[in-house]
Amino acid sequence: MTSTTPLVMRIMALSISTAKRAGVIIRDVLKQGDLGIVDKGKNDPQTEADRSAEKCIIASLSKKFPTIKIIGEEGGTDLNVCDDWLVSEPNESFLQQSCPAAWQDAQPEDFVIWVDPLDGTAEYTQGFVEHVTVLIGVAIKNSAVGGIIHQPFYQHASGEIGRTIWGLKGLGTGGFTPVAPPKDEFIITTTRSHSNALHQRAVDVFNASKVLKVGGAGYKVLQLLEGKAHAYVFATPGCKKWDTCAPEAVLEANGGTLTNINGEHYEYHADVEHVNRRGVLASVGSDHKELVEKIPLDVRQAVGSK
Ligand SMILES: Nc1ncnc2c1ncn2[C@@H]1O[C@H](COP(=O)(O)O)[C@@H](O)[C@H]1OP(=O)(O)O
Ligand SMILES: [Mg+2]
Ligand SMILES: [Mg+2]
Ligand SMILES: [Mg+2]
Repeated sequence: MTSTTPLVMRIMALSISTAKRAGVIIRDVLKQGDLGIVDKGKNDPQTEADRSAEKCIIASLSKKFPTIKIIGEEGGTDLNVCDDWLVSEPNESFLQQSCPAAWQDAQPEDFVIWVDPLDGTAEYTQGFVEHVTVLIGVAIKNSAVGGIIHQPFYQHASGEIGRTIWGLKGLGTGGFTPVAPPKDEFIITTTRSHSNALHQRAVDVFNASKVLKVGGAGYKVLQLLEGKAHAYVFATPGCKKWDTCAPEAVLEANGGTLTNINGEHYEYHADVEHVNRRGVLASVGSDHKELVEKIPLDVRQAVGSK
């Protein structure tokens, strides 16, 4: 890495290494057994793994990039972490690639990094660990541009555990092999822990051949990228900018689309409302606008209206 390496490349490369380190923390907390669960609200648990992984990520990124705005789900500002949690080595193979021209000159003040140290906390506490991801999203001037989705419990055939997927708009994706979803089916992936009647109406209109109920925004987007589903439908408020920034960037770097339920992209500047009030609709290999229009207008208008 040279001093002329564009900032976005340096942020992505350190985020890849840091997400992996956070994944080790998440596995260690589970192994040690005491999850230290705190309820932040209805269906909104936090564990020692969420807290510790966030400290590791925010301390590591802010040490290297002190002037960049970083927003984490757990609101952590304690940067006094043990050396063992401070990651300073960027992922070298990511740095071998060329920076897309569009981001080459982005300045520190153009960035916001959105950190979800553990996406799928409810599933983590219930033993569905394959749904768990670490999400680091890189926004430039209001848009989700880059993202890391790390799966700490992914089992490789070789026995190795964990994998790290990245995406940068204009460059592409890495860490996995994209697969197109089957042409003769329409499979929806959706929440298993945050459903309600309105959300169910939005899912039902698609008359899907299969509805997969899994945890986490990161995991659902990976299902789209690996051809397991055609659309991710979440017609309720509840997920936040740190849930969607990384998944949106990775999905869109691979030709998919992630918007609210009305087909509009979310904004990711530092002062934006954290809640994704109008839900999530993500798709791959479909006409996204057609999917939006399938959802009755009264349902779309009701999502997030109060
Ligand atoms: N009502 C809610 N309150 C808090 N977090 C939510 C809510 N709905 C969704 N989320 C976040 O969005 C993710 C995806 O939602 P779902 O699994 O229901 O589709 C959840 O894992 C959770 O992230 P996190 O686990 O990081 O707190
Ligand atoms: Mg949470
Ligand atoms: Mg989350
Ligand atoms: Mg989380």
